[in-house]
Amino acid sequence: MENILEVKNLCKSYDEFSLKGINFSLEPGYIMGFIGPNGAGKSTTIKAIMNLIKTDAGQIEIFGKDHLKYEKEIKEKIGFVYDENYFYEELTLKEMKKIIAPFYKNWSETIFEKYMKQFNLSLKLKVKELSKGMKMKYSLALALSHDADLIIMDEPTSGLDPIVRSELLDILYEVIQDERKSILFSTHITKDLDKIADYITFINDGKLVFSQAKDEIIESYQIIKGDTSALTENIINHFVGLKQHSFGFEALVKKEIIKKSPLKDSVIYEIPTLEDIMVYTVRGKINV
Ligand SMILES: Nc1ncnc2c1ncn2[C@@H]1O[C@H](COP(=O)(O)OP(=O)(O)OP(=O)(O)O)[C@@H](O)[C@H]1O
Repeated sequence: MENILEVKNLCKSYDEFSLKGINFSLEPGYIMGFIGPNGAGKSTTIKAIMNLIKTDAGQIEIFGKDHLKYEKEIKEKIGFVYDENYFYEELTLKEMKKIIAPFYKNWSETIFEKYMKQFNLSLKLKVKELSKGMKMKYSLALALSHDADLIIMDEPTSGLDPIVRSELLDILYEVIQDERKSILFSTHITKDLDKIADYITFINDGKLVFSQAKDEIIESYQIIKGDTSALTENIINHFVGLKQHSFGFEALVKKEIIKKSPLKDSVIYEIPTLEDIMVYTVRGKINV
């Protein structure tokens, strides 16, 4: 199936940071979580996809087309939701909508009204009267009302309470049910992705760590716990990450590695969460 989004060898350098050849792709009908610690390059990648910054190298295709050559046509079909406020504070939601809607050929008043009702948002409210969660819902209602096939969200759940977050995740899940739309969703809150993501793209310090099906990722790692006396330098070298404490050690390892390790029968095994995988990969081997 044709990819909805394909990022190939994306490079962008700032004075103190660079994106180093990022590659990933997303098929229709899926949610991709885009994770990485602060400063990993998530927003920079998203800005490059949205053509908000000039890149140094690489190619981005959206709906199978070059995102620069076909920018106008492509943007008709993208719903972009991000944290920074791009609305006029003094306008009502109805007035703000009137400014945004004409930019889109496929704008549907019926869909907009449906989401405003579902999200419990009154058109009479002023932008400045909205809470963070309400603003996020309003952004999403706008993004969904022009029949976008790719929804790109930069940290949509940050700063939202667990109830609004959970509501938002349910909505996103509902959106992809027609198997035509896809969502790229950057976040630090990996718990949200445990719930709804099909694929995870993980970047760290501008480099791609992996871009893979979530279940495959979880399957390929293992948390192990055991007695520190069993550790040797050679064993530790094969760990992705290690934490030592007074009672023993805890480590993240690749399953294929632990199967061959002398430790294999002497440790306790646990299934890692996405958070474990992210934290151990970024922090590496502490207290070693
Ligand atoms: N316009 C810019 N000029 C110089 N450096 C920049 C610019 N924009 C971003 N950076 C740097 O690029 C790096 C990556 O930033 P980016 O916002 O992409 O990270 P992020 O993964 O989205 O982080 P966070 O989770 O904190 O939002 C940071 O070190 C940041 O300081």
